[in-house]
Amino acid sequence: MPDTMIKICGLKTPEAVDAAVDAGATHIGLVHFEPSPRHVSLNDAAKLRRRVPDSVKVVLLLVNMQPAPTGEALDAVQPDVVQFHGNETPEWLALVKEKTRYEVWKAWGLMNAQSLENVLAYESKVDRVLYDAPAKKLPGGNGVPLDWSLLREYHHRIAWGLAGGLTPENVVDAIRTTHAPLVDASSGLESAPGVKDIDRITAFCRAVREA
Ligand SMILES: O=C(O)c1ccccc1N[C@@H]1O[C@H](COP(=O)(O)O)[C@@H](O)[C@H]1O
Repeated sequence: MPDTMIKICGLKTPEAVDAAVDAGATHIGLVHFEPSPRHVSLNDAAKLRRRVPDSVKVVLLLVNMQPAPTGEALDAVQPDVVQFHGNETPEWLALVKEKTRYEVWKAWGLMNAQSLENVLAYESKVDRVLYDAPAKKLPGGNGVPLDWSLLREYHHRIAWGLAGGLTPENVVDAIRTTHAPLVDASSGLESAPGVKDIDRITAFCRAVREA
């Protein structure tokens, strides 16, 4: 089985970005969503983006943004991937995929077996689905794991990844249960909301490699 890809999300400082890259992250995520404690301005996101070597992909996370500001954000940051983490429609994401050079990911709050079927509306319209726990106060970044058993024997028709409450302590179990090709962690690697803990980033990447 190929190595599990690792996305470390919600990075706000050069130190945290460097730590994720050094620890072996394949993707780093920048959140541009003002209500989030992990929000970065487009200017700061562009600066952080420039620190990242070509071997690591940069994911810009947006939530329910209108088309014009979406274009402005993508032009400013020039990520490799755009992760849509709101109620964006399949039609809108298909248009972004068709008209831009960016990889398009859709976060999906996974509630039950039916919602695994419902996400197929995005098949061929996005490059990857990221399963997260259903939205709470924020649409994501809530540190809540989803029910991994839903994914245990599932035959996936869309490339996918696992998010939601992943930590250095539970990620081995998550990978062994779901066989996720990509794992994504954010709030589980923090000492306070929005403050990444470098040791937890390193421990998370080490745990994924040992799974
Ligand atoms: O991190 C946030 O604040 C956030 C805000 C709005 C949408 C998504 C957000 N985070 C993403 O949610 C998943 C799961 O995060 P967690 O590990 O449970 O904290 C992940 O992709 C985050 O980047």
